[in-house]
Amino acid sequence: MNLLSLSDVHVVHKARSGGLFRRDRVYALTGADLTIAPGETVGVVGESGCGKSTLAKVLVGLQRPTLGTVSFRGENIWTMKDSRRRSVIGSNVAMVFQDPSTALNRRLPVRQVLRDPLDVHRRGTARERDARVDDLLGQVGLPASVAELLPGQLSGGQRQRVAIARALALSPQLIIADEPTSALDVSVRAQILNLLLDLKERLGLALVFVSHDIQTVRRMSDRVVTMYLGRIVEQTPAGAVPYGARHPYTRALFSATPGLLAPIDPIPLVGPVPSATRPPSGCPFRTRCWNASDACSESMPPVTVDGSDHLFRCHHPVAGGATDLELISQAQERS
Ligand SMILES: Nc1ncnc2c1ncn2[C@@H]1O[C@H](COP(=O)(O)OP(=O)(O)OP(=O)(O)O)[C@@H](O)[C@H]1O
Repeated sequence: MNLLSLSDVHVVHKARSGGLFRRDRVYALTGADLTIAPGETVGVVGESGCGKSTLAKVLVGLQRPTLGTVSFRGENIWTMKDSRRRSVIGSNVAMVFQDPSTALNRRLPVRQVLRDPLDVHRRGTARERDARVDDLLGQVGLPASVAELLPGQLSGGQRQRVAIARALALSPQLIIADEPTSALDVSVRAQILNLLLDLKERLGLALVFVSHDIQTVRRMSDRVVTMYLGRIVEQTPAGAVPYGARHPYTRALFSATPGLLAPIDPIPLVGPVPSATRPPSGCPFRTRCWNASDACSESMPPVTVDGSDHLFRCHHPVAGGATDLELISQAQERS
């Protein structure tokens, strides 16, 4: 059975001040369907503002959907009593945030930071909780002496290790990591990614890994989810990245990733990403897509299943295995 599943999940926010009209709505997530199986790693990619963090917050129960269902092991978490949801999600799904400097309480020593979830969920005796803190520090490669330090006395990489240790405290089955290395020095990024991969293997965790860095996502993940303007437009098995992707937007995104494909120009797209307060009708990518037709403005395409693990939503998918040069010339012909 899946650990977590989203079915037709929508998140609509009131626009922050600065919206054109006071009643503007932001369509942060639209019609998201996603399943996370035990032990699998799912990467989430897309441009800034496409809804990656919103999806992550929905998965960890921090954001209640406006519409749709979020289920943990088949049970809708938003029809559970608040206390039960906090207990079920709190002990099975944990989040690692982008910036460990703001994610950790700077006034508490590391021991207390790590004891907090154990205290809240009443795990073991006081002595067992202290032993668990030492064990958690060991699991993330930190010496036991770090327990007596304040987060401000640690380097960025050490702080992120503490944040990961806190996420592990209750032995979750799933960790959601939202850009876990983007606030860190380049020199320690690889260490944190390797730590996550190592923990995942050792503890049999499922991992949702949100990142702008498509190269890293491909290396870390079993499946790569592409988002565009609040929609999940494709789920590509990592082994099929990049040339097996079928959605034109996924191919355009991959073509703009240095080092992922042969070193040629990105596939040219027309115009900017539309506003999330006024997404286009039908397929959200149609205003920039070289393959778009009238059908694309009339309806969001249904999901096409291409092999068991490969899903995409497009009326005019690109041919599997098409080269970038072919797609660039198709896009140039239409522009
Ligand atoms: N609380 C909120 N109120 C209003 N709008 C919001 C809120 N949270 C997110 N948004 C908007 O929802 C959309 C999706 O935001 P989200 O943070 O999920 O995107 P993202 O892909 O994670 O972006 P980034 O990569 O820049 O972090 C954006 O247009 C954003 O401005």
